[in-house]
Amino acid sequence: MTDPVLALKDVTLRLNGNAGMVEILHGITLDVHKGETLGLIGPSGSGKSSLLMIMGGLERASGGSVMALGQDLTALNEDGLARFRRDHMGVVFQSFHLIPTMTALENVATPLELAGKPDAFELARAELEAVGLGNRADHYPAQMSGGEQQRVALARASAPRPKILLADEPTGNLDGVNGDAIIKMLFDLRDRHGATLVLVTHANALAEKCDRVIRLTDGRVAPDQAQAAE
Ligand SMILES: Nc1ncnc2c1ncn2[C@@H]1O[C@H](COP(=O)(O)OP(=O)(O)OP(=O)(O)O)[C@@H](O)[C@H]1O
Repeated sequence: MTDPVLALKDVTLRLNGNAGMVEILHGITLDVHKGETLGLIGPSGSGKSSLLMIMGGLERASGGSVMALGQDLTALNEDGLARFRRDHMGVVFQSFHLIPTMTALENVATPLELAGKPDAFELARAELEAVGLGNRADHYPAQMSGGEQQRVALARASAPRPKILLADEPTGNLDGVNGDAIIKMLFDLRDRHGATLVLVTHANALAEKCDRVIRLTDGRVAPDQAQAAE
């Protein structure tokens, strides 16, 4: 088998909470291969978002190693991590993180411009149309519903055709029809561009489509799945 696109070994995460230091992730070992779609499921507070943030280099592991496309993320500084994400990753957060002073079109076009695409705005418009938001291109985030903002965030993350797409509850705020459109877009990214997807989800419709599903409980891969994770 080819080298994994993402390889986590004994990853721990400790954060300072109100009650002092808490260990959020306790030794996660997990490989994700090229073109694979991995679903992360588990109860609220089990560490799914934290794990996704570590995979995206947005949170630093307290211990263990995190390799992405052969690069040791723990060895990169903040600039290096930002460059790595720009060149290889799309990340969709639970809270979308759209830039409030930019329209939907500008939000989606920005990473394309940063990637040096001369036709950034045309590509961005096509991507917004793909998520059913062609008619909202000139709207600002505050003028859009939660589900619409979520679709803009997904369009922005997928427009540069990243090798890795990490998404936290990508269908979380959407009804059936819009959720199906997002699922189609995510899987097109895999089928047509070979992207590797890691999706945190509570939605059965999405989890069922994943090649593999890993369940977290209390910051650990559930014991019956630990073998499958490697
Ligand atoms: N910055 C932080 N400081 C301290 N504790 C944190 C911090 N961020 C998250 N936690 C704790 O880490 C645990 C895991 O949180 P995380 O958001 O990863 O869970 P989750 O499985 O994604 O939950 P949900 O499904 O509710 O989004 C929770 O107990 C949470 O309270």
